Amino acid sequence: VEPISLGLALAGGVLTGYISYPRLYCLFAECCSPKRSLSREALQKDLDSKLFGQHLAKKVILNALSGFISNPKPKKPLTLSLHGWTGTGKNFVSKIIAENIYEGGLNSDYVHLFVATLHFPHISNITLYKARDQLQSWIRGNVSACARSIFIFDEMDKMHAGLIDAIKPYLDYYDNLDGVSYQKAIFIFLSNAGAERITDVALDFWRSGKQREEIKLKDMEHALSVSAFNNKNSGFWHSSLIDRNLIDYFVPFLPLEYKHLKMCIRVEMQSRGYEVDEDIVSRVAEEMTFFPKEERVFSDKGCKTVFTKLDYYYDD
Ligand SMILES: Nc1ncnc2c1ncn2[C@@H]1O[C@H](COP(=O)(O)OP(=O)(O)OP(=O)(O)O)[C@@H](O)[C@H]1O
Repeated sequence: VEPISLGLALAGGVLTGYISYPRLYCLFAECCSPKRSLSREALQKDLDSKLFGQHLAKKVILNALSGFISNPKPKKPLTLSLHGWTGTGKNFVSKIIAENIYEGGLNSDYVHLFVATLHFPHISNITLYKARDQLQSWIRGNVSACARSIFIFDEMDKMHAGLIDAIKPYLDYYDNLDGVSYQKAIFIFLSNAGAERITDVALDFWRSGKQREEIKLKDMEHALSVSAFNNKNSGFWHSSLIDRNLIDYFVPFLPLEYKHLKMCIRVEMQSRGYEVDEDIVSRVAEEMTFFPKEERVFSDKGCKTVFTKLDYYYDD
């Protein structure tokens, strides 16, 4: 089923149920409550125990989310832009955020994932108008059903400029648009834009013998401001969202090192019900490729493919 029509159908169903029998309904199904809260401690615990090597992302996400959710009257929706190398945890952290707000996490009726290259792979001038319209009514329908809706836009750097333009009004400081208020919604944008610059900073720290944890947000400011968006793919994104200050937080994801891969492998072993075997952990981690070529500091694919490599050792 096409996600946009599915979203709208669900939105309608939820709305009816919610209005007709609010209390009873919420006993049996997940509910969208305007007072939807978030436990800062639980989120912190989750981030600390599950997300490896991302001290900057942890800090920004924790503060941004807990501040936003505890604000009864936000002036605009929360917009987080997550940047970094492949396999460093951007999708993973979006899942953690969703789970901390809605029990169903990514499967919740109030959490919506949009992947431009999947949902609208080929857009011509003729189909753009229709796609824009669909995207806008999808957002409107879902926020009408639940003010605290979460939208995750993956592969933002590959998204058609016309579609980015279409979501802009919803990210802005409007009390309402056509009777719907978007101020409690959460938009999370994921991309690899800026990954090279983030990596350069991390590599500089490594080369000068400093701890990765010493990297401060301000060290990343430049990486995430000008150069990150100075490539032709994300140029429009830059001018339309960033110049207009529609993004509240830029969240850098650092490239992962050998020791982080080992942490990912251990977690996967445990989740498959195996005892952690340090010999296998090291062998799987060593099979990964690292860059730069001479120093071999960062994993090419982050933690992304370690799991399939693990299959080889448990294929009985
Ligand atoms: N920093 C991390 N800490 C713990 N696990 C991680 C981390 N990064 C990645 N992983 C693991 O690797 C998997 C793949 O990572 P994820 O999909 O989040 O990468 P991504 O940054 O979104 O990559 P891409 O840019 O290619 O979409 C996750 O589901 C998670 O299991």
